[in-house]
Amino acid sequence: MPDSHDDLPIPLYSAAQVRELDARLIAAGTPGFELMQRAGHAAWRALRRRWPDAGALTVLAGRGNNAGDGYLVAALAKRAGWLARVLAVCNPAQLQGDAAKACDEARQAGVEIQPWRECARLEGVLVDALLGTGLSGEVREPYAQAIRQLNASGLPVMAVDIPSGLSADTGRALGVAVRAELTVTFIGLKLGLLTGDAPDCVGALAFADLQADPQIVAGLPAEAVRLAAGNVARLAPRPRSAHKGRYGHLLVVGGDRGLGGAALLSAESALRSGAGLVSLATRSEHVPAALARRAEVMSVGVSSANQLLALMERVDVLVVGPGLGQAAWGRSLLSAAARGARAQIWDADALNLLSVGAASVPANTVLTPHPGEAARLLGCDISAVQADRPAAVRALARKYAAVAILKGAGSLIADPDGRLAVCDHGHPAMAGAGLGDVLAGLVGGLLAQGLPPFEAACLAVWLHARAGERLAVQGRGLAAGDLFPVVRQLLEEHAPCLN
Ligand SMILES: NC(=O)C1=CN([C@@H]2O[C@H](COP(=O)(O)OP(=O)(O)OC[C@H]3O[C@@H](n4cnc5c(N)ncnc54)[C@H](O)[C@@H]3O)[C@@H](O)[C@H]2O)[C@@H](O)CC1
Ligand SMILES: Nc1ncnc2c1ncn2[C@@H]1O[C@H](COP(=O)(O)OP(=O)(O)O)[C@@H](O)[C@H]1O
Ligand SMILES: [K+]
Repeated sequence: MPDSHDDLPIPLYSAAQVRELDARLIAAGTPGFELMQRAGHAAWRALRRRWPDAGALTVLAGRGNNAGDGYLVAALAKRAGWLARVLAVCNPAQLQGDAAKACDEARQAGVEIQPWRECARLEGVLVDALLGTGLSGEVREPYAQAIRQLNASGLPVMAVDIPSGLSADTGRALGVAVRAELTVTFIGLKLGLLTGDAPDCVGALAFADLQADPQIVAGLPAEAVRLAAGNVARLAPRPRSAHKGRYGHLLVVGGDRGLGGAALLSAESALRSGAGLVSLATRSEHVPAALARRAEVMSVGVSSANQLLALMERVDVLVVGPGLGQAAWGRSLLSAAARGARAQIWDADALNLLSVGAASVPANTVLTPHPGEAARLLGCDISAVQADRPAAVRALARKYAAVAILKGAGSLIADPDGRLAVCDHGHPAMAGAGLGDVLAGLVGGLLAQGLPPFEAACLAVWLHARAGERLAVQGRGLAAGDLFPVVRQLLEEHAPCLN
């Protein structure tokens, strides 16, 4: 997703919260129809900015206030001399309240309003005003068919407020959802615009506050926050007298036979994020290769839990799991690690072993599952995790009393205290092996330098995703290790080492 998301607001709301915001604004003196007119104007401005020469639009309208916004866009377009048609999925005679008023306004402007049919002709820019935040349950017919027709048309689509069919709470397509090129959303940014199926449906995202009183908006606590440069933690600058002992000693535990690279990627990632000292406890046979690749990492062969316990005496932070395997070697190292009163990151096979009850999670741990690992931890299907990613990551944080990162497009970070953050950066070029190992090492490196678990997790996810985006301009074939210099550069841009 593009860097331009940086001009979007930080607080993220559920559908119920946005409804509450609407109600508070109306109660404070702005009539609902006035808000709808502002929404119509904002959507029309955004449409014209993106497709200035289109000259024609077709609005697909439903029956709620989202349809009302759409009727007003049609009226504005018609008055500006465009060809403007509305295809009404719901008989306009059944519209009520503000939506009915908006429909009248479109009629008065001379907009052609026709009932939608499966064979209806679509032309110009398509405006999706079928379903908004009032969506409940799976999309029903004939809405589902209208959405499929819209998606198959090959024409540019602008979604009003939210792509129809997408849940504003979870980002899940409820059966089917519009795939828009542009979404203009109003009053409050919805959490469901940033995770789940949203990255494939929302397109470019624009926000219009509809001149809502900022005090009224700020009076409603948000469901989550969007990670941005302004709200992720910063590492403090280093004094000139700095020495490595102040920036933590991190130990990576992993790399069973055939899996040595994962642990090394995590170790290198921690080193490159500025950890003072980095050690690696791995299979003896991986030590020569590890030393050859990164002489700075203190790589040690371990074959028993006691050897690991001895190493743990000297370290502050553990990253456990990359390439750990699930055999006896990995199991015994994980249970030794779990006994250490150290801040820890549990990734990959540490999570798989956790899901079968092979160990319990110590205090101050960050769990970094992808959806498959999350499903095993929660004892459900991957589809259930993806159906409600915010609920899944919150459930993990609660279940294990640990900070949890649910990876994948629209990564989420939950703290057991209730905080929830979403990262809308990242790129599909990051869908490749080893990217998760780099993330685990990065969280560890930031923890080692003194950030608390939730703050370290948020900063790491944000840096990792931004780095992936920067590298993805070169397309596919991103190697996980390519991230190191870019993460380093981004970290320096965000929080310079020297004042
Ligand atoms: N004052 C306000 O409340 C404002 C609302 N605005 C717009 O209003 C929208 C919310 O309006 P509404 O609450 O009327 O909700 P919608 O416009 O989403 O419409 C809800 C209606 O859609 C139908 N529906 C719901 N779930 C369905 C399903 N699964 N399958 C098929 N049909 C389904 C039902 O008839 C339901 O009554 C926002 O998204 C935004 O576009 C804007 O105009 C700004 C101001
Ligand atoms: N399509 C995508 N968009 C954004 N980020 C992605 C995407 N695909 C993968 N990533 C990120 O890349 C990392 C992959 O981690 P993971 O699946 O654990 O890989 P591995 O186990 O091979 O290291 C995660 O941080 C994930 O969020
Ligand atoms: K919509």
